[in-house]
Amino acid sequence: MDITATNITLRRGGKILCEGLDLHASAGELTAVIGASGSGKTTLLNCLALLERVNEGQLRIGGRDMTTVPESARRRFWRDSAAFIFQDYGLIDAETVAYNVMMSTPPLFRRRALTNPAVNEALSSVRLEGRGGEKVATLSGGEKQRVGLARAMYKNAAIIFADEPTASLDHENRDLVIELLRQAAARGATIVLATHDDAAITAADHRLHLGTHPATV
Ligand SMILES: Nc1ncnc2c1ncn2[C@@H]1O[C@H](COP(=O)(O)OP(=O)(O)OP(=O)(O)O)[C@@H](O)[C@H]1O
Repeated sequence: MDITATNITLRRGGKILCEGLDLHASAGELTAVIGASGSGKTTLLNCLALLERVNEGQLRIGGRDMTTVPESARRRFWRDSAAFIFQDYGLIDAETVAYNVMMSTPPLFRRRALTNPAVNEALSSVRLEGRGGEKVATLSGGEKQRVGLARAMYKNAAIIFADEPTASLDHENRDLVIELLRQAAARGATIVLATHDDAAITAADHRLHLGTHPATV
């Protein structure tokens, strides 16, 4: 499911973050949004994920104009197609790791999360096997980050947005996260990540630099 943003302007807090920005993120590829702190990486990712609106320009996802969509279409996009690995993890601290991995499944089913083979497979993939019963509040930042990735892997989403997905990780786990995102791309997912991390930037198929507009990829 390709994402095409055309002639995008983003203004926030009295600042112009970008003007005339074009981006094309293709299925099967990893696109990295890079730039200094405060350049607008998170804002752009949020807009591509329909969590915020662009000020000007057009956004097409899967060939469909999604620039201004009704709430129902936005919800459908999230239910069926998208996963987001948030910079601040976006997990429910009071719930278990397994419950959090299953967030894309209706609440009733999450109670059986611990015995769900797909949940355990997702946790193994991020080296958190056997940790499904622990409360998220007790995990380290790097472990929470990997739970966020496990949630995206479990959902098998067509589009994965990842905001600084390697920020809290040691080198070994950083390489693991990059490898898993690459594997998701190889399965046909569209991956868009905001990152400062040289290894993630190198692993990307395309790079979009913010802060030097007009910017294109
Ligand atoms: N809703 C908002 N209201 C006011 N200012 C905002 C809003 N959203 C973003 N900004 C500002 O826009 C700028 C870009 O923020 P953003 O979080 O997108 O940057 P970033 O490149 O992701 O930064 P970092 O690398 O530090 O996470 C910041 O100066 C931020 O304060």
